Amino acid sequence: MSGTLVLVRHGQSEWNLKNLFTGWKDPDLTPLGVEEANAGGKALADTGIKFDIAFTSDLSRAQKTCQIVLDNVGQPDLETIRDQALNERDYGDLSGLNKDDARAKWGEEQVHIWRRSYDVPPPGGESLRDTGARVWPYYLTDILPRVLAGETVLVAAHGNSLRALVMVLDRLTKEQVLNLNLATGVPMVYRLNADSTVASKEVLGDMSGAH
Ligand SMILES: O=C(O)[C@@H](CO)OP(=O)(O)O
Repeated sequence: MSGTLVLVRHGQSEWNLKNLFTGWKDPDLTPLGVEEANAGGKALADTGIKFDIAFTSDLSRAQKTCQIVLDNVGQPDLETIRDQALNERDYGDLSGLNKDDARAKWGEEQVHIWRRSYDVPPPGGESLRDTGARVWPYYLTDILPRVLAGETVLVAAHGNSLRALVMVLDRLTKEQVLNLNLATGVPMVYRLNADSTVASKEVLGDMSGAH
């Protein structure tokens, strides 16, 4: 057994609430989003976890969520590394569009493919594979070595950058990843083996409402 990796998707953002494609745009958390981040942080605090380092993206909704989690576990000043590699999938031309308007224009199925497929990019944006192509190397070079050294690592990021990581950790196929949805503010606690495979996974909250 080696270390522990905790993944948490940021709490609800203003654009999640307005049902807009967000990508690399930088809206703030809503009051509910702050509450969700606090709930995730409390659930982690209840386990008695202490982190050695935190990673987050270049976007404020993930950074704020990261800080709220760290406040809850009593480590407000923990070293936190911000990197664009962990940013949300770039939604390209869809960024800022309403998701229901997009469904009306292009059809339910096409929009679902853009949102959840492995290798079909939205117009001008990144597919999940493209997102993984920057998340996976960053995980291998910056995050995984710390976990393998026995550290406990927090990663506060985004729906799709975390889907790319969960796809690898949970060994999901291209077909299975279509149905993978991560809830906002719900921590996933992975304990890794020395060979970097997953020894155990615990979800601290309810993922069932995610869509
Ligand atoms: O808009 C986005 O950037 C993402 C995350 O909120 O949306 P989706 O869940 O549709 O991939």
